[in-house]
Amino acid sequence: MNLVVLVTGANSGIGLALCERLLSQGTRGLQLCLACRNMRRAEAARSVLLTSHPTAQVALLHLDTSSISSVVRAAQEVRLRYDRLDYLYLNAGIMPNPQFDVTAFFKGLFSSKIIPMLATGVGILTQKDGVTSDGLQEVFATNLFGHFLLIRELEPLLCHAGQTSQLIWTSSSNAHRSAFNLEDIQHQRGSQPYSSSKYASDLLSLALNTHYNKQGLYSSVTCPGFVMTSLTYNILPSFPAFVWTLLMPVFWLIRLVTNTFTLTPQNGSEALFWLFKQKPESLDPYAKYHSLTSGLGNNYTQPRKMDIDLETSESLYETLLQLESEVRKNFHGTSESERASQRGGRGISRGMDHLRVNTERFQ
Ligand SMILES: NC(=O)C1=CN([C@@H]2O[C@H](COP(=O)(O)OP(=O)(O)OC[C@H]3O[C@@H](n4cnc5c(N)ncnc54)[C@H](OP(=O)(O)O)[C@@H]3O)[C@@H](O)[C@H]2O)C=CC1
Ligand SMILES: CC(C)=CCC[C@@H](C)[C@H]1CC[C@H]2C3=C(CC[C@]12C)[C@@]1(C)CCC(=O)C[C@@H]1CC3
Repeated sequence: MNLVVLVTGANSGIGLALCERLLSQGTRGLQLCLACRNMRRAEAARSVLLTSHPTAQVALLHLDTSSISSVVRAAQEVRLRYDRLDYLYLNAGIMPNPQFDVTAFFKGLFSSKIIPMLATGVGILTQKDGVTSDGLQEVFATNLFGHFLLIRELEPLLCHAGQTSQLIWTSSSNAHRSAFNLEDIQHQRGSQPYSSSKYASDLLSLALNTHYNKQGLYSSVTCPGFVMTSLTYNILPSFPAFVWTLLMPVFWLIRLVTNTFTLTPQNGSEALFWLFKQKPESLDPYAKYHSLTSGLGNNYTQPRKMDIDLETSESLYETLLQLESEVRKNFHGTSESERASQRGGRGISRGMDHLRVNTERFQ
């Protein structure tokens, strides 16, 4: 069987580590597609993978999940290239302009909340979000909506009679109900867009199971734990690389009390890889599958119930469908010359200006 696996944000961190593991386990005929926004980094990632697996089939796809036109074009390309899609890893993610609350961190260290704080980062992190050229909030567009649109565009490959396909989200322990608001799904008015987008992905995964299981499509949510990647280095940018290295023994000690300090991308990809080997019908739609690493450095996957409910997940799904239909109307309403100039990388904001206006009421 020629399994087709597509991973978004595959050129670094957890996504790249997952690709390495998928190739290492030696599934014959595996076709891996790295979907990345930066083709230079994507080429570099492919070279790394091919160095250790010279005969592997590794394709590249240009995909910027924050851009509607890029998602639509990438999906078109996937439909041309493949006649099936067995696994879609929705992994690309950003946490822009993170602000680390040092006072809250030190207060937390000397309180009873120390373990949950270290495991989730809740209460010590905020972000400053931006707006995409399509007029959407950047974190929402990148982490959630671009992926939602991709799934919808790839429906013909994902929903095939007689075979199952899996959607696997890289969510986070930072996902928190209190950061999410159904009236403001893009988190325009708050300071925790990252947490909101990850909580939204937990809700969306449940809704996707409700609507697509009958068609053989299953969705699951993972949490990689706390992993040292460019995303986390960016949280304390004033720390030079050697300070992080000096902190490693501290982190290993912390791992003795919270197994969520997975630290390496390889450890963090544990649950994503574990799900690859599971029968999707056996998975719990209310569970988040956590990558965990014990004090002795052993990796394992553990399901934990998510704080989500069917009613909220359905409401989010309906709102996303409305936004999708608005976005499609505007995208197809764009003239061919405007779309051509978007393809050339120029005039995106001009071509999508009317969309910005129309999406305002969804923000
Ligand atoms: N590190 C951690 O502790 C945790 C991470 N996560 C999640 O894991 C996922 C992977 O992050 P991680 O490996 O840590 O960090 P990295 O920054 O190493 O990886 C993020 C990947 O997403 C890509 N990406 C970002 N924006 C876009 C976009 N608009 N279109 C396409 N690709 C994009 C990046 O590409 P580029 O190289 O071009 O920037 C990169 O390949 C994210 O969803 C993150 O939220 C969850 C919990 C904990
Ligand atoms: C000693 C010292 C300087 C510790 C630093 C601790 C914090 C920087 C980390 C403690 C828990 C971490 C964490 C994340 C970021 C870094 C911490 C706050 C995430 C929020 C990163 C993104 C996620 O999706 C979840 C992570 C949870 C834990």
